[in-house]
Amino acid sequence: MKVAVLGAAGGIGQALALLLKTQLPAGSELSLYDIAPVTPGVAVDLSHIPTAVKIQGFSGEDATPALQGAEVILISAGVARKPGMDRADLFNVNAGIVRNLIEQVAQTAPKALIGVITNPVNTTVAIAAEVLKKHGVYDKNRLFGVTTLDIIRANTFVAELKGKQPNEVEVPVIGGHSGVTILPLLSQVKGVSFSDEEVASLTKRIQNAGTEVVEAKAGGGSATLSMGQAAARFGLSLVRALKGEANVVECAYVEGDGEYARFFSQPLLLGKGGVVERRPVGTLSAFEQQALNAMLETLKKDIAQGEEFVKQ
Ligand SMILES: NC(=O)c1ccc[n+]([C@@H]2O[C@H](COP(=O)([O-])OP(=O)(O)OC[C@H]3O[C@@H](n4cnc5c(N)ncnc54)[C@H](O)[C@@H]3O)[C@@H](O)[C@H]2O)c1
Ligand SMILES: O=C(O)C[C@H](O)C(=O)O
Repeated sequence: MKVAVLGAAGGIGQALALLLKTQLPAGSELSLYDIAPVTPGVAVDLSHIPTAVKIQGFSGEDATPALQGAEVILISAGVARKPGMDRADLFNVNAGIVRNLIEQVAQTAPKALIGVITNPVNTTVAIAAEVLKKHGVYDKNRLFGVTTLDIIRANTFVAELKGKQPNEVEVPVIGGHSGVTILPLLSQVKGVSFSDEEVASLTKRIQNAGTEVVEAKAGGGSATLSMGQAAARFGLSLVRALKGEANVVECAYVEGDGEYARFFSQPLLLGKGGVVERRPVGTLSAFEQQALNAMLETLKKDIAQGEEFVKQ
């Protein structure tokens, strides 16, 4: 099993590469790519960790050597937010980066499962889908926007508030990955209940948690370490599903039946071909239903921006 990380020299990329080097199953290959010349050195550094995971690093304009034979590709290449910026402000730079990398994926590893981390995820996933379509290799079961950070944050915050062990809590988070489009389904968390005030403040904190990190880092970037953990969790779930493990379920942002928007994050059963089943979002509270209705205009606009970008 070969896993490629694109953007591997960055804050997320290096954390993710470390976690994959130590957690991928024995016999896996890990391929690191970044435009930055340090990338082969990152691979050499990680290669000294004694695990049975072979690692190689590539840099420069051409990602294809890293993509040859990759079955899982995780993309975090691109710029990150600074205080005062919105994720949408990253579009001008990151749209082109994602388009260029996905073109190379389409040509070199068209059957891979692709996880897009690069922001704005609501839009970059639409760009990736349209580029793959142009190349005649789009499979909506194989392309994911990685929203796992919203889930692990929600688990942490709920566990803190309710005195639970974080690993006992699993909060489904649906919608997209920015502001009001992030919707934690607190009414579905087993074994805990919340007051209306708690639901309102927790929801807001989960929606703004990215900004909380951006402001705390004071111009030094956005979430990298927690995102490395989240991307490792998601990437390892893809690997387990590809290897035939049953009942691997993750929320991620994928093209679905369009009930809410063309792309929507919801619980997914994963298997050898990627998404095996899109699970329903379940019964929502009145608060959640209202928040879902209210996010759709923003989400659809974000998606349309990505679609238009590729058409131009
Ligand atoms: N999906 C999420 O939940 C989530 C969470 C955190 C951050 N992000 C996003 O992930 C992205 C990366 O964040 P980061 O903190 O790792 O940033 P970073 O600046 O630390 O790293 C980005 C890396 O991308 C590389 N890069 C830039 N252009 C490239 C290209 N054309 N080809 C290959 N590599 C290229 C850079 O050299 C750098 O090493 C940002 O867009 C950020 O907003 C998403
Ligand atoms: O907030 C950001 O810009 C990065 C990321 O999307 C996050 O949620 O931390």
